[in-house]
Amino acid sequence: MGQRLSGGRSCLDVPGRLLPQPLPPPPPVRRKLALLFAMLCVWLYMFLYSCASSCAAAPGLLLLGSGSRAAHAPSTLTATREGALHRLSFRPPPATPLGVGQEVVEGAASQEEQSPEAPDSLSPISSFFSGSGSKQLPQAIIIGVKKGGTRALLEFLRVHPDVRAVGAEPHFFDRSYDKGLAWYRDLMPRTLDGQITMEKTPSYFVTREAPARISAMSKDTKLIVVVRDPVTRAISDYTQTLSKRPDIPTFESLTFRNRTTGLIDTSWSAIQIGLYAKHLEHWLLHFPLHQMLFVSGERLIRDPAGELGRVQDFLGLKRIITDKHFYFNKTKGFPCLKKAEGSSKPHCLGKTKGRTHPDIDPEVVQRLRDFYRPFNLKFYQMTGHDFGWN
Ligand SMILES: Nc1ncnc2c1ncn2[C@@H]1O[C@H](COP(=O)(O)OS(=O)(=O)O)[C@@H](OP(=O)(O)O)[C@H]1O
Repeated sequence: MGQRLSGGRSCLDVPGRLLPQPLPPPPPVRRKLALLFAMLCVWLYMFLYSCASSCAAAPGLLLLGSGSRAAHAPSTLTATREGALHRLSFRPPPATPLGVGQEVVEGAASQEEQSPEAPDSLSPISSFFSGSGSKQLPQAIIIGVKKGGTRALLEFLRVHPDVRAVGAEPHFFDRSYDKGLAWYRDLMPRTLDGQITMEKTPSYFVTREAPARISAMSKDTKLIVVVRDPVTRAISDYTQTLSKRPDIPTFESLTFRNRTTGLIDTSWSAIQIGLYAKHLEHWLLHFPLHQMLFVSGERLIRDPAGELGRVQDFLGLKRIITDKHFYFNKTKGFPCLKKAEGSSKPHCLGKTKGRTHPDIDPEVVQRLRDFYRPFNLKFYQMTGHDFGWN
């Protein structure tokens, strides 16, 4: 009684008394299985951990992972960044793209197609190791313009070690403002001291409420606008819609309200977005010009390192991204990265970027050039930069 059982008897032979027994050493197969199981658990943990942050930025997955916590966070929030208190206890009206009337085709605030470069491109392992730091509201935002080259700029900037950015477009200031700043911040990647948090949503530039809303978050927010010849921008916009809905009317017929009189349909978003001077007026009511940087979409293709140099200076970053980072991919017809962020492989943007445009009647193109000329000149005056579109 009370002493250990020896010989062939097991502890179960003693009713009511279960005595601790040293476990026999596991046979090699069981040991290996246990090791395999432990490794599987670690891998699963790392995978779920990284998914919790990267899935939050993916629209449609917002109710999973960390995004769900934010979605249920109270809409009244105290944001700590730069000591600013933001109280958002109201339900704002839906945001309106500036002056965009009845949409014949895809609207101004349409979402970028989710090409492979759009989601947070960190691998599970690298997100696991970047789990330190904290989520901050963005200090810099690429606010436009749609089809200007915004994805290329963000992907190039992400190569910089001091830039962390959301992959997908958050559309917070136009579509999800009522979710509150806590929700928005939760979409952001973690940053360490000295790193800049960024996002890009090109529809902000044409959203009436966006300037005031961004200024309410922080009036120090740096704004980047990638602009492109409004005529090619319109054709690019149309090409994107055509790729999804091949049955839409021709570009030529959508351009005119009345083809005989040559009256341009400025309510068509593809045309409306290109009135840069008009949109800029709204931003200048809330932000000084020096807080905005205008990147040439054309130069971003011709000389990406040159344009990235300007952007790094504007953001107060060391010029780390140089021409050593790029090569021209002849098949793609565009500059690509020699190494993408978190990878050692060359990386071009996906096939939704750099599409072949349909041939447009040259007379219509000329009519559009004439139409945009005064607006372009006004835009050059306002920004102090001649983009050479005429
Ligand atoms: N390096 C590189 N690779 C591929 N594409 C490039 C690049 N730099 C700029 N561009 C131009 O970017 C245009 C798409 O612009 P956005 O990324 O702003 O489009 S979107 O609004 O986010 O849908 C896209 O327009 P399209 O050529 O009409 O497809 C490209 O011309």
